[in-house]
Amino acid sequence: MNPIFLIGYMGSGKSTVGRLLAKHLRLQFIDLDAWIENRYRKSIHDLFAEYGETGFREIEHKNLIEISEFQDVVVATGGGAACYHQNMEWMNAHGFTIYLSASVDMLVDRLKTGKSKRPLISQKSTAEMERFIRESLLQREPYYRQALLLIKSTSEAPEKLAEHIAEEILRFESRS
Ligand SMILES: Nc1ncnc2c1ncn2[C@@H]1O[C@H](COP(=O)(O)OP(=O)(O)OP(=O)(O)O)[C@@H](O)[C@H]1O
Ligand SMILES: O=C(O)C1=C[C@@H](O)[C@@H](O)[C@H](O)C1
Ligand SMILES: [Mg+2]
Repeated sequence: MNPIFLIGYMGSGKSTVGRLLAKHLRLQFIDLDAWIENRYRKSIHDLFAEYGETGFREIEHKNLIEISEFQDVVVATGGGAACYHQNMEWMNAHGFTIYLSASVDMLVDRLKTGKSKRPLISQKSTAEMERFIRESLLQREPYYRQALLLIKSTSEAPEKLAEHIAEEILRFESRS
């Protein structure tokens, strides 16, 4: 089976829910950010500092393409991965894409505590972060919305959401 790619904004829950979805479907789990950190032996933060966002996007693209060769995996992509280097087209051609969407309020709430690991927001106050999320989500949504399946991240616990996604995948496949 080709990879299942989870895409969506930072904080939408791709890493958290992706791991549970893989377990539920008895597939391997790969987190693209963690994969890159292991490979380069540097944090995402340090990679941004060393190569800039442009350099990071090239690294991200190269590693996404490599991972796409794998079979029977759930891949949690980074929040921006879908939006650069025609990665969305690539993922749609090589696997099953799922957009995990979340409201701005939910994202702000979740990201308040996890800012330090995310260089695009690490230096921002909560108000600045909210404005940034609102604006960049608008720019990113046209990419995210090219996914085959849209799943809304509600206040459901991650385990329940993973089960719900697994059911939606089955439903989608029985239709096509
Ligand atoms: N369904 C959920 N219910 C409650 N909290 C959640 C849920 N999903 C994720 N979270 C919490 O939100 C935060 C961000 O989640 P996570 O790291 O999985 O997001 P992400 O989409 O992988 O972000 P990034 O694009 O930056 O990698 C974490 O603290 C996680 O525990
Ligand atoms: O939304 C983004 O652009 C990012 C999200 C994270 O997953 C990391 O890939 C990095 O912090 C950039
Ligand atoms: Mg993640």
